[in-house]
Amino acid sequence: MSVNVGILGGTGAVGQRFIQLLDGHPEFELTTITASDASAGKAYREAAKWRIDSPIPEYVGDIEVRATDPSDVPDDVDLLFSSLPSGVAADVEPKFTEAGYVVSSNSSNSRMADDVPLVIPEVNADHLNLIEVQRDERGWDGALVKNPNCSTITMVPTLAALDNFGLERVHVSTLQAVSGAGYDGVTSMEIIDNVIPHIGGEEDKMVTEPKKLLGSFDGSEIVQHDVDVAASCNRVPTLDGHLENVWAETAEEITKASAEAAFAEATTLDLPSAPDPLIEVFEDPDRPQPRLDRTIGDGMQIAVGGVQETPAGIQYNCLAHNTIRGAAGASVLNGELLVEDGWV
Ligand SMILES: NC(=O)C1=CN([C@@H]2O[C@H](COP(=O)(O)OP(=O)(O)OC[C@H]3O[C@@H](n4cnc5c(N)ncnc54)[C@H](OP(=O)(O)O)[C@@H]3O)[C@@H](O)[C@H]2O)C=CC1
Ligand SMILES: N[C@@H](CC(=O)OP(=O)(O)O)C(=O)O
Repeated sequence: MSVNVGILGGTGAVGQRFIQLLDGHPEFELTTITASDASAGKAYREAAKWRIDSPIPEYVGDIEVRATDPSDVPDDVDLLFSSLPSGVAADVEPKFTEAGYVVSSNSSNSRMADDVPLVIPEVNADHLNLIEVQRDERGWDGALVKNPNCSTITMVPTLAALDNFGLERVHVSTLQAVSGAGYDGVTSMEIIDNVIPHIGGEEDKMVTEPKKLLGSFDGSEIVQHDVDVAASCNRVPTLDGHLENVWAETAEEITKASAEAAFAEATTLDLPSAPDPLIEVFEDPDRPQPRLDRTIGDGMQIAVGGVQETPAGIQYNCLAHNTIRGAAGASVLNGELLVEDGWV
C-alpha cells in the first residue's frame, strides 16, 4: 500500500528531517512540498538551504515547491505533515482540515485544544478516537493530530512506564540542544562556553502536555492525568539530542530494579518507525550522552540511565533525538498510526 503524502513547511529545519525520514519509507510516497510564497514555484533544491548531513534525495530536489494553500495541493495527497511556524500553522492548518486533508502536525498550536488528539502512539494511541469528536464539533472532513513538544516527548514514555506504580509528582531539568531553537535560533556568541537557563514557553509545555498525554479518553473527552510536573529548561551547546534529569514520585513503592523493568517492558508497536524496545536502559552511570546515544533506534528510541532510588521515589536521566523522535519522526509515527487505524 502506498499513501501519497505532503509536507507543509518542507523547506525548514524540521521539514528537512521529514524529507530524510520519508525517503524510502515503506508506506509513504512524498509527492508535495509547500513553503512560504518566497519559495513557491522554485525547485526544492533551489528553495531549501539544505542542512542535513545526508544529500537531498534526487527526486525531492526536482519537486516544485507549492504555496501553503489547499488550492495548491493536489487532491490525491492523503496525508499532510506540518512543520510550519506555530503562528502560521494556527491560521493555515484548519484550512487544510476543512478542505478534507488529514494533517499530522509537529507545530505547537492547538496541542492542548480539547478536541485535538495529542499523541505518542506507544503511550496513548486510543486518543486518536477524539477525531470523531473533532469532526462533529468542527464539521471537518479532514482531521488535525498533534505530537508533543520535543522535551515532553523525551520524558513522557518513561512516565507512562512509571505510571504502573501510580505516578504522582515529577521534577525535571532539561539540557536542550541548539537545533531545538531552529537553525537561526541561538547565535554562536550566545551559546558557546555558555548555558542559557530559559527557553520561552518550554516549561509550561512540559507541565501541561504530560497531563493530556497520560490522560484517558472516555469516549467524548480526554480526562487529564493529575500528575504534578515542575520543569526547568536549559539550552546547552549540543547540536542534537535533549538530555533530561527526572525525579519521579509514585504512590506505590518503587525500586531501581522495578523501575528499570518497567522501562524495559514499555509498550512497543508494530509500525514502520516504531522502535523496539521503546526505551533502552543503560547500566553505565555515565550514559546516555547526546553525542553517543541520540541516534539509537534510528533516532526514535528513548535512552534511559542513572536510575537511582531517592527518599521520595526514583531518579534517572533520559535522552531523545529532538528533531527525530522529538519532531519529524514523531509526526511520521503518528501518520503511520493514522493509516493503521483507518483514518487515512
Ligand atoms: N527546530 C526544531 O528542532 C523543532 C521545531 N519544532 C517546531 O516545528 C515548526 C517548524 O520549525 P523549524 O523547521 O525549525 O522552522 P523553520 O523556520 O526552519 O521552517 C519553517 C517552514 O515554514 C515555512 N513558512 C514560514 N512562514 C510561512 C508562511 N507564512 N506561509 C507558509 N509557509 C511558511 C518556511 O518556508 P520558507 O523556507 O519559504 O521560509 C519553512 O518551510 C515550528 O513550529 C517549531 O516550533 C518542534 C520541535 C523541534
Ligand atoms: N522549544 C523546543 C523546540 C520546539 O520548537 O518546540 P515546540 O514543538 O513545542 O514548538 C526547543 O527549543 O528545543
